[in-house]
Amino acid sequence: MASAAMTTVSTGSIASYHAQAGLGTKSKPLGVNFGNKCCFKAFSGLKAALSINMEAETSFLGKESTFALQASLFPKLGASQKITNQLQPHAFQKITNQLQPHASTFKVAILGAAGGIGQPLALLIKMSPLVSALHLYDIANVKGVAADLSHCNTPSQVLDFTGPQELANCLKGVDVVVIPAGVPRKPGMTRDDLFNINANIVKTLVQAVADNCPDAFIHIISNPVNSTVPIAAEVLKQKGVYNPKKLFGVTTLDVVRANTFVAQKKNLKLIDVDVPVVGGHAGITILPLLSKTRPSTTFNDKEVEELTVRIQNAGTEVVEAKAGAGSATLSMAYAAARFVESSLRALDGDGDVYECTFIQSDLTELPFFASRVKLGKEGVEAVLSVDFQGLTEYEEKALEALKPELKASIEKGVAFVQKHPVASASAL
Ligand SMILES: NC(=O)c1ccc[n+]([C@@H]2O[C@H](COP(=O)([O-])OP(=O)(O)OC[C@H]3O[C@@H](n4cnc5c(N)ncnc54)[C@H](O)[C@@H]3O)[C@@H](O)[C@H]2O)c1
Ligand SMILES: O=C(O)C[C@H](O)C(=O)O
Repeated sequence: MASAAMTTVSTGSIASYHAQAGLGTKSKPLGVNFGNKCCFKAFSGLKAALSINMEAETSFLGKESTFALQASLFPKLGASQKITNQLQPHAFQKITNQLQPHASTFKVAILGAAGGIGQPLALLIKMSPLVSALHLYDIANVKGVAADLSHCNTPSQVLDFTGPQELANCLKGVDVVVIPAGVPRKPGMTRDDLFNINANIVKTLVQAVADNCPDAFIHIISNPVNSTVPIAAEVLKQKGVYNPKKLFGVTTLDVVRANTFVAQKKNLKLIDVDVPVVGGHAGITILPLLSKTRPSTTFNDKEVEELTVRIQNAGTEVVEAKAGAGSATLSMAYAAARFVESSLRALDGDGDVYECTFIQSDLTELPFFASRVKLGKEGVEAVLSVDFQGLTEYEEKALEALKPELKASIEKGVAFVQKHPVASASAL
């Protein structure tokens, strides 16, 4: 069994974290200056298209990821070489002709790939130059999704897998498994109302992950995340392959929402805004730490209250607007794709990857807690405690208030697997 030890980075090391990583507000200096545009030769493949120009500011990858990707796509560029938007096409062509596509690529599986989240998520992952194979699994309707997606002229190979008999093959050799399988909310429901159906779906799928790709990063999207992540942990423990550094509850959508709403409210440039969101992923357990917003921003009490409540209820806002047709799918796919891309960059050796995520944690007295972490090749490299220093009175109170609900949800997940234990691999 892998070691459960994880570093919680304290104030001392945070000083260097600030200096090196810029906490997500500034791209790290890679010595490659593309201005706002980035050019991914790997995406294009068309003779006529010298490159696909993407506004870094509108890319789901964000500025940091974009620059990191540029560096990995164009590794031969030295620190002194600058490519700017002023480059003449023929000059750029000359440079790109000498460059190779990225050397390390990864296999990603999506379980629940034919669903509302699964389909747009598959499309976004298909666009990543870091992916060589995309395995799409569902209990139905996944063949068509894969056929459709496979016509996109991006490098990864798309394979479809239908039903439990094909699940093992889907998972073999995979580096990252993303799980959005399960039922979504309808108006009037809480995420916990999904427990009875989704607990078993997650349990079954994670059993297969344990048997077929126990070293993969596991991204849990299925709700209630506050319980499904502890369920996954318990299954992996019972299978003897639990590595807490590689099991993640995807809470990226809370950060994406917080960044959007704060930028709108304070009239800030979207790409610059970064709000850590901690705790869990349901109602009051979602705690945006607005006092830690970057760039440093002041909020009056009314703004703090309004923004916090909006971020906590944003999922319900979408559920009500969809009026029975499901919950957030597009923004979730966008957020999940960002988390996948961050994981792949970490696996690829980028030493500068930070995300908020719900993980096993000793930051608080609760066994699982969402916070900002540093990702590396082996998963969570460090849990960052700096965001918890100097909280406002409002945040301190909200942090204490969320603990009983989060604790109960975690315990419910653990109890579920203890009551319905998994069969060990040797017993199968
Ligand atoms: N973590 C988050 O921030 C977040 C955000 C949005 C939605 N969600 C959750 O994600 C889940 C999926 O939402 P959706 O809108 O995509 O739902 P959906 O119903 O559109 O899609 C779910 C998919 O899962 C598949 N599925 C069901 N049982 C399965 C099984 N045993 N194995 C494999 N696939 C199976 C279904 O066939 C379907 O294609 C829900 O639980 C929802 O609450 C989480
Ligand atoms: O709200 C939901 O049920 C889905 C998801 O958790 C969300 O935050 O949008």
